[in-house]
This record gives sequence, structure tokens and C-alpha cells, in this order.
Amino acid sequence: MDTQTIQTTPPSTKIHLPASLEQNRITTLPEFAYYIPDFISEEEEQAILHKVETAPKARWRQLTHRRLQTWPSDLVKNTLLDSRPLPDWLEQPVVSRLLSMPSSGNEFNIFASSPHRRPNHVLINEYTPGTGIMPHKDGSAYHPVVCTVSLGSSLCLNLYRTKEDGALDPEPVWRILQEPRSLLITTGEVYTEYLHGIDGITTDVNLSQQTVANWNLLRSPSQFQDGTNERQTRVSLTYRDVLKVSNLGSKLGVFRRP
Ligand SMILES: O=C(O)CCC(=O)C(=O)O
Ligand SMILES: [Fe+2]
Repeated sequence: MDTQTIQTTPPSTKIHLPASLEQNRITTLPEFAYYIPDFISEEEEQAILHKVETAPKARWRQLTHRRLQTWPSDLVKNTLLDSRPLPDWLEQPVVSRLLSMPSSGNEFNIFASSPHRRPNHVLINEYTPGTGIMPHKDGSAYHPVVCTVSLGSSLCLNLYRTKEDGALDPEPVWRILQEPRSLLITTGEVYTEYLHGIDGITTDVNLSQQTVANWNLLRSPSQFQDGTNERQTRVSLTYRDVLKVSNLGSKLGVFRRP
């Protein structure tokens, strides 16, 4: 299999990215979802986690069960009112690596046809064991490409469909197991037609080749041999391109977080 080898800093580990995303497509899912197990190194994971944990307190927004950060800021009426670039620790190594991977067909990379040709927004979610996120769609604020880097722990992302009457079918159609340091990209029909969510449980159960859509692409399937995954705290970085960006917030000095 063709791969591109990337020397990380510090130079103790090498990352082997696929020469094309097509090699890591989750073929058991509708089009398109891609899973790259070792997208960042352990050192890079630790460095990003440190930045997340030491961000100014005002950066965190506490929800009932979960807390999150938005970079460079929240959206207001589907608009990013802050045109500052992402901080360096969110840009490197993730964005440059994302943009270096050719996608299928004649596309240069997965953001080649997005308005800003790159992600301009990162949502950081922290899930302690027992915490999840309700089934939802990401909606129209974003170009329909979602890149999620997982840190700290594995968990299952569920995909749901709506029934004929438009109501949510509560039984997930597929599950994607996301290991720490992995990258999951969802786009196309997976973005537009299906809902996604994470169960608020402490252990993912019944994991197997038959029940996990990306089993063949996992780094360590043997770790889940007994069919379970005991969750630890997982932090996810969700990279997207917000369609509408305005400079207004910067001019007024409002809506800005430190
Ligand atoms: O944390 C994740 O993997 C999913 C987050 C998500 O779906 C969202 O914030 O829209
Ligand atoms: Fe989402």
C-alpha cells in the first residue's frame, strides 16, 4: 500500500499517511467516510491535550454534561464573526496534514471545493465516561466536510437515519469506532442524509467485525477482542469550513474569546 511518511517533532515517531484517502475509505458505509488510525503521534496528541487543558478558563463553555471550546470563536447566526486564523497548535500538524492527503477522483484534497479551501473553525468537545452527544445533523453553516481528530480515549460514533415519517429511528444503522490519534472524515451522503451521535455510556459493548463499520481500518482491533471498550476521557477536535465569515466581530471587539 502506498503511503507518505511524515517525520514528526520530536522525531521519535513516523506517521504513515495514506497516499490517497480512497485507501482508507470505510467501504461498509454510504459515500463518504474515511478513517485514518494513526493521524497524529502520541507526542502530538499529548501536546494538543496540554494546550486544550491549559486554555484560558473563559474558553470553556460548560453544557449540562459536556464542556467545549470553539476556535477562533462561536458562530452567531451561522456566521463566524472572527476572521483570525486558527492558533498554531490547532493548525500544526493537523491542518497541513489534512491538506496534504489527496482525496478521490481529481480533487486535490478533501477541502479543494470548500469556499476557503481549508478548515477555518475547530470545535473541541470533552467527553468524560458516561457522556455523549444527542443524534443530530451538523446543518447548513458548514461546508459538508467534517474532520474529527480523537484524543485520549476510544469511543463509538453512531449513525442514525430518519424513518418515513421523519422521526428518528433510535436504533443506530452503523457504528464507527474512533481510537485515540485517529482522524475520521465524513462528507457527502453521510453528512447530509444521516444523523450522528454518541451514547452517554461508560463502556461500548458488542464490538466486532460485524458491528463496527471501520473494523478493518482500526489500529488495534485486538484491543477490543472481548467486544468491549472501557471509556476514558475523550477529547475531539472537529475541523470544518464555516461558509460565512464576517469581520464585524473583530471590528466591534465583541463575540471574541481570549
Ligand atoms: O465529538 C465528536 O466526535 C462529534 C461532535 C459533533 O458531532 C459535533 O460537535 O457536531
Ligand atoms: Fe456533529
